[in-house]
Amino acid sequence: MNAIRLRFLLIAAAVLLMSQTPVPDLWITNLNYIGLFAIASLGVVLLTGVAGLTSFGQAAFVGLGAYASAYISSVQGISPWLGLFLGLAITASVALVLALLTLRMSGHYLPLATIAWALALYYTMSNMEFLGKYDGLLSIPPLSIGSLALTHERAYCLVIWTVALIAAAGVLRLLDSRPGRAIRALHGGSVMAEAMGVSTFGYKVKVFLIAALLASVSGWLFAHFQRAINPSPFSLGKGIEYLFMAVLGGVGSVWGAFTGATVIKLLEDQIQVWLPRFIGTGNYELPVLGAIVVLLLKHAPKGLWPYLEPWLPKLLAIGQRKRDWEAAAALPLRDKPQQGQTLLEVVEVRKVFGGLVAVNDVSFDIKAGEIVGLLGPNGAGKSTTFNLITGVASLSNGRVRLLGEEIGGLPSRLIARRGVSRTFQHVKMLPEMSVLENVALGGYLRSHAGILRSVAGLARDEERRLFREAERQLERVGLREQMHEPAGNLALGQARLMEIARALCADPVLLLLDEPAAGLRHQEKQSLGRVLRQLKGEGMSLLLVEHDMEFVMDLTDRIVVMEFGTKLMEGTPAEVQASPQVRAAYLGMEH
Ligand SMILES: Nc1ncnc2c1ncn2[C@@H]1O[C@H](COP(=O)(O)OP(=O)(O)OP(=O)(O)O)[C@@H](O)[C@H]1O
Repeated sequence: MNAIRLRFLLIAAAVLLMSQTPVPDLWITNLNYIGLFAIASLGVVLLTGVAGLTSFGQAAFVGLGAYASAYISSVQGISPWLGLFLGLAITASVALVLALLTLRMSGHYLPLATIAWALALYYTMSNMEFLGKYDGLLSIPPLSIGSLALTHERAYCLVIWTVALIAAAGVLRLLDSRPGRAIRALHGGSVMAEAMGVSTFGYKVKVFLIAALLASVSGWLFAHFQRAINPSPFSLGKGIEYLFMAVLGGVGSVWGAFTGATVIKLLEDQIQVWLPRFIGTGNYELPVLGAIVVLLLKHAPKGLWPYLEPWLPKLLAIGQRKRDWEAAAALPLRDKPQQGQTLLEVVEVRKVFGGLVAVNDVSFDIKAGEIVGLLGPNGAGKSTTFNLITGVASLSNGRVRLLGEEIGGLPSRLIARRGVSRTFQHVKMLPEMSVLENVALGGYLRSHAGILRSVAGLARDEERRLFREAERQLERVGLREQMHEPAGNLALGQARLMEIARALCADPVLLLLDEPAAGLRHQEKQSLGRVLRQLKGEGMSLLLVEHDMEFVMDLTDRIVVMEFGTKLMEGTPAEVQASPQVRAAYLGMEH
């Protein structure tokens, strides 16, 4: 049995044991709250920890799930099970509207927007006459399974923890899948994810909905467990607590949600017991809790789980991914252009930043199978030209065509879909994910599994095919030995090779490398040169943006030299090397 299954089994066994043995009722009550909090903070883990979207509004969605079911079951007499679906439907609708309104915001604006709508939802719930205003709703019926009403908290404990463990298993499966890797890629900003073909906005909306639905389920369980609700557990303060749970537990980790929920619940209880003895009555719990959380995070900035995990017995330690893809079928390849066919046409492209013309009507083309270098001193406009071709920057003027089709002005994910893959001047990767998984992200557009298929475990065959391809590409660049290592452990030269493997995993027709030799040591440059020569031998078409003239000389078929945003000359490496103009521009020599 693998370590993850064993962990689940142990938690389930512990909950079962506690609920069936005569431990004090208070323990069971706490266990129930920990389970409920963990379900909601799993959503925060996904949204904030994994996707990097800070939300203070999780409690408001817990409230929507709780009030929807409480209202129709206590006031309308309808089954709480229908209440669950009503709650999910209302939550999904509200979350979708909020997501569309706020998720395009970035920086501080998004967390501020979540505060705004958390307050708005809280005061709406608190002011609705039919929801009992600040007094809330009473006499909420218990959940029942057949004729068995779950009135006892020990029975309820089993339901809460079954839901919590199913939710955790679902989130774990999601994270270890094609859409999961796309969600994880959101954390590093949108440029890399979009270059892999991921619709970053689409995934932000999906993650936001999943987080809200998890909160809604927690609220539904909460309402029928407490049998009475009022707005206070759904306030902004509670939203901050859910964020505390995820961050303190180990934001980004499913196990962190459980750790955080346990620590915060137990801390809250202890604060409630001890605080009045020191400072009398008063509502000081949240400030004291906040201070403790800050102190804990000062010593454990990644949360508690990463510190606890290494202490687990070996049996529960999660090892490297099982290599089960050897026999998987190869992924289909895209049709490639004939050698010599015009692949990329850059026609009088121009980019203006305010008063600065960064790229001034530059034209060149690339034939299939050719390696073209784009050279120039610092600030010449190479990266901007690169960004215009890859869709990261918008064209002020001009055209870019790939195999005769216009791609200028398309978003980068659509350019990637047509077969243009790229690397980055400053390596962009997911450092905590393995090298293999990082490379598999490059195959995003060659695979199709969505969230539901992945969570249901129906995408395993495709995953195996993807990992087979990722391993093949790592072998191609000489990094197979490192495939199970966290990508963050790689030296710069290896990280650049990993980016090339990731780009190759997309089966491109054109590979664009942005200053691949920058910052590399001599030996690393030699390894990179070897890989690029090998790709050249295989007929790969390449555009190499470089600063280092020596590096590109024996690699390229043709070189385009830029200076001050304009094309200075174009020619073979020998012609470029011999050009006094280029030497003057490049080496600062006299004409
Ligand atoms: N987003 C931006 N806003 C304003 N100016 C910019 C922006 N991006 C680039 N520039 C300017 O455009 C010019 C060309 O920059 P670019 O980064 O394309 O040059 P480069 O040849 O790639 O240089 P390097 O080798 O240093 O990366 C520079 O003067 C730069 O300051």
